[in-house]
Amino acid sequence: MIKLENVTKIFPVGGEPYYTLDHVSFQIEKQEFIGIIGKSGSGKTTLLHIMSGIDTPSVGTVNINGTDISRLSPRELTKWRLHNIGIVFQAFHLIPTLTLLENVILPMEFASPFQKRQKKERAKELLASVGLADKWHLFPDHASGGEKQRTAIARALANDPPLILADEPTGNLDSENASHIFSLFQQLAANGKTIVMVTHDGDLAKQMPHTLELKDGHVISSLADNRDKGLRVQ
Ligand SMILES: Nc1ncnc2c1ncn2[C@@H]1O[C@H](COP(=O)(O)OP(=O)(O)OP(=O)(O)O)[C@@H](O)[C@H]1O
Repeated sequence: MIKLENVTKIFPVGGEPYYTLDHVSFQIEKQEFIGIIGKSGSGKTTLLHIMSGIDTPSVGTVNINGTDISRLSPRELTKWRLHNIGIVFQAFHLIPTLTLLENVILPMEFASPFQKRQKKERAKELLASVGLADKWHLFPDHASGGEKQRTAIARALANDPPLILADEPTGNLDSENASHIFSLFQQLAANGKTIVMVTHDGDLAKQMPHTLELKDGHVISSLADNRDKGLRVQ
């Protein structure tokens, strides 16, 4: 489903090329739950941004569900992303002037053929599915960190993408909320979504079926048993 070949990202630092990612290649099958781990600065966020098309590789290709996203124009990429990827960020990135419900409706406004009423119903169902049935009218400033992240997950699911990319989704939460959010991702994986999650949290990483560790822009190891086909590192 996801195939990265020789993905390399070079930033010029002080006039010299700096390899944030250095020939990273791996393959993730559909419906897997993969953790990306590694020390600060190892390239995790850059990798996730390249997998989501937020950033482009300097060299290499990213193929997702048969589409080489490295070849899409910015306009094509935006359209493709709406239906194919849901993204969850550490800092939630909700729009403060919209209610939780309106935040979840927003991606459907750009992509979905549904009528206004259907979009509202779907957003309410999604919020209920993450435990926020009675909170949809709140504005983000009046929601807790855990509630904001639940909303961000509901928003990521709005257009029913097969792949969810999450960058430190528990990083701003206390351990109880982190554990609830992690359970939600586990449920999504059990229900057939492919999940790729960057995490610093060693306890969470141990609960993931597969992990890929980065060091200085290279894939160096995996914690769990990657021998089956879920994750193949070349
Ligand atoms: N736009 C940029 N220009 C120059 N260097 C950059 C740029 N973006 C990232 N880097 C560098 O690339 C390296 C990897 O950054 P990245 O954010 O991917 O790491 P990370 O593993 O996600 O770190 P953290 O866990 O702290 O979030 C870092 O050394 C960073 O300074």
